[in-house]
Amino acid sequence: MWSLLRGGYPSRVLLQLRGEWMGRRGLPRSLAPGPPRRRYRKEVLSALEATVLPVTTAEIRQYLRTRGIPFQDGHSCLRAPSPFVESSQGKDLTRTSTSFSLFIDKTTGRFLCMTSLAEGSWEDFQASVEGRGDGVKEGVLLSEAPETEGSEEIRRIWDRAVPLWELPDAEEAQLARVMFSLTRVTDDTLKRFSVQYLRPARSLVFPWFSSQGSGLRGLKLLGAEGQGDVVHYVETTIPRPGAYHNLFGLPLISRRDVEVVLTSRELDSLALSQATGLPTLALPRGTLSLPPALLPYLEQFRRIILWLGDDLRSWEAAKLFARKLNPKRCFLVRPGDQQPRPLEALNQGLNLSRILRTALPAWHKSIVSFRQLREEVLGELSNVEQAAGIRWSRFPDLNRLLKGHRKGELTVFTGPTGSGKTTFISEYALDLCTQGVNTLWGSFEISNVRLARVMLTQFAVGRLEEQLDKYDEWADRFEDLPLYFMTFHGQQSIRSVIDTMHHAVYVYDVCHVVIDNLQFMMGHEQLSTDRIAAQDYIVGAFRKFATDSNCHVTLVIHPRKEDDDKELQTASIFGSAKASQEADNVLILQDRKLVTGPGKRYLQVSKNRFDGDIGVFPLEFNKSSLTFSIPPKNKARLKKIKDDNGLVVKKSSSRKKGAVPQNSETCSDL
Ligand SMILES: Nc1ncnc2c1ncn2[C@@H]1O[C@H](COP(=O)(O)OP(=O)(O)OP(=O)(O)O)[C@@H](O)[C@H]1O
Repeated sequence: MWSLLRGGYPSRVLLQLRGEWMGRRGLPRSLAPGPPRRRYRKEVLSALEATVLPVTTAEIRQYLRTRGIPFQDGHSCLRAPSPFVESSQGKDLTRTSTSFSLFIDKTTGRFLCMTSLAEGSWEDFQASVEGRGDGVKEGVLLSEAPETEGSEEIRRIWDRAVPLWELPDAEEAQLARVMFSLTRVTDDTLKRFSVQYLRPARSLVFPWFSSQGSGLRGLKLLGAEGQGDVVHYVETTIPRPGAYHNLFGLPLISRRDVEVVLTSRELDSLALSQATGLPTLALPRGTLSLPPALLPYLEQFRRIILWLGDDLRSWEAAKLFARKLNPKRCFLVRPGDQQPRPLEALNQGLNLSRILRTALPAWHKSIVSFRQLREEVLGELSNVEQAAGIRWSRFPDLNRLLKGHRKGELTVFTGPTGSGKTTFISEYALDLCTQGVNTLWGSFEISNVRLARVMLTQFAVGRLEEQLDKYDEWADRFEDLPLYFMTFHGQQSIRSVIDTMHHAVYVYDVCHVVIDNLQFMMGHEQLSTDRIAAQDYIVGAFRKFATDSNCHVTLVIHPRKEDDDKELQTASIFGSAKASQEADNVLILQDRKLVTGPGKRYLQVSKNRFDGDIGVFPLEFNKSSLTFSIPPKNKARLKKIKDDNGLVVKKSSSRKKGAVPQNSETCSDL
């Protein structure tokens, strides 16, 4: 069955696909570097349905004060004496202890004891302090967690891997160095970081050692595939990505280090360490996420420089991670010609220390001058394609109109009842998610199981009922997607939905939220004026969230009742004009008049704030894969519309059937 991710309240309404339901391999429970974690035993499972309000930093502080527990204010965590450690003073938390080994996340209240490795939610901590709960007393821990997933495999691979310089064949060693661009990285550097090479897989092996020296926790294998002149890297982790929380380089960090450089790849950390001698750590999932479970390990640093890569995506990720780490201590290396990623900088003979000195403070005052913005503007101008966002791989027409999927925007999506809105938006979001866009789904109408079934079918592009032997294979791959679901069903308050979204941004670095649909947050207002006011308020709340959290929100809204034979327009969206005014993009799934055959739909982009291109293109529904593919024959399928006066059906010479919008221009390059 679905397994729920634990944590403070909002995480209780979030779930991610997990091995128990989707595949054979269950994920281990441990979440951070170090030996297998022990979990604080509190009635975790029975409390799943409880609706506890999310905790704030002020509340955490207040609670600790009321209980007389001393604490220190850190960057992302509060530090306090741990109730899970026996000391000479016993377990009296009110006494000042030198070992403030308990880290409490300021945003979620989740705790980690660095000494005993106990961890749990804010409620677990309170229960421990108060000694309440069914006989569960403070300091009662679960016994050692089950063995790490694949520990045997980890050991086997590690035993077979050899240091690069010990390869018997010098030519092979040289080839490996060239493939991984390691020609300037010395044996000594590889030795310090314990990097090895697995000959049969032609992969580098990066170990994950526990921070307390109790052995090997996992591995990352990095393979290199040449594609023309470009080398494409393929990563495999054990345990799988959702549980691989290794800060590569941690064993080399001393307790006295106050500065660190964070990179998004192990190879970059090797280059940086060698060139600058500075402490450096590589994030386990690169620019994809910074799991809060790692924050306690970064608390000791007064200055963190993020040098994540050479593209706009890395820059966006750096800004996002800096928020979590506390922007006041963060400095960001801006991607640019003279500032490529660290390994490349080393290979180009650039001065890495000098590049680090150009790092910009992440902290902005609320008022900025153009001087502070000019570099950002230049970055966007010189990376026009990247600034346009992530491109869909399945919907090239959407790329031509919207140019891409950008953070911080609000997309409103509408279409007639039962026309396939959920089915389309599921594929549209899945497409982005497979490209590393961390996605949170709020499906209030259909259950998560049904939605995941639709998505999995779309992912496999075929009916899985008929190939159950392939189920595990697809499910395993699907499980690794950065995809999360809210467990809400039916009517919900906007407040709890937004709280959950904030939590997901913090914990999982979610950058796309899909809400299907807005009507489920409108309460039971009977009067239409109340309903319209409620909708306006909700749309405003989503707009604000998208902007403040730099997260894209796709909002499904039902249309108002229209004549069956009329096309929908922007004005057909239920409610006042607020939704279309606030939205950056308005998408309409059209059927009825434009339908020329069974299953055919059209997608109309009727608002595009990014560059104004609007238009319509056909979608063809494939019932077995539940996907909307684009008819390959229909060359001149995309029409750009110059205004939003609706669509006029007209025969076109290039298209035997279908609609040609008024004032349209055909994209000749199609
Ligand atoms: N183009 C299509 N042609 C035929 N069937 C379709 C098409 N698109 C979706 N369907 C099927 O129609 C059903 C309803 O689809 P879906 O739930 O996506 O519609 P919806 O617009 O979200 O509905 P609602 O208005 O109730 O929210 C599903 O069983 C889906 O597989």
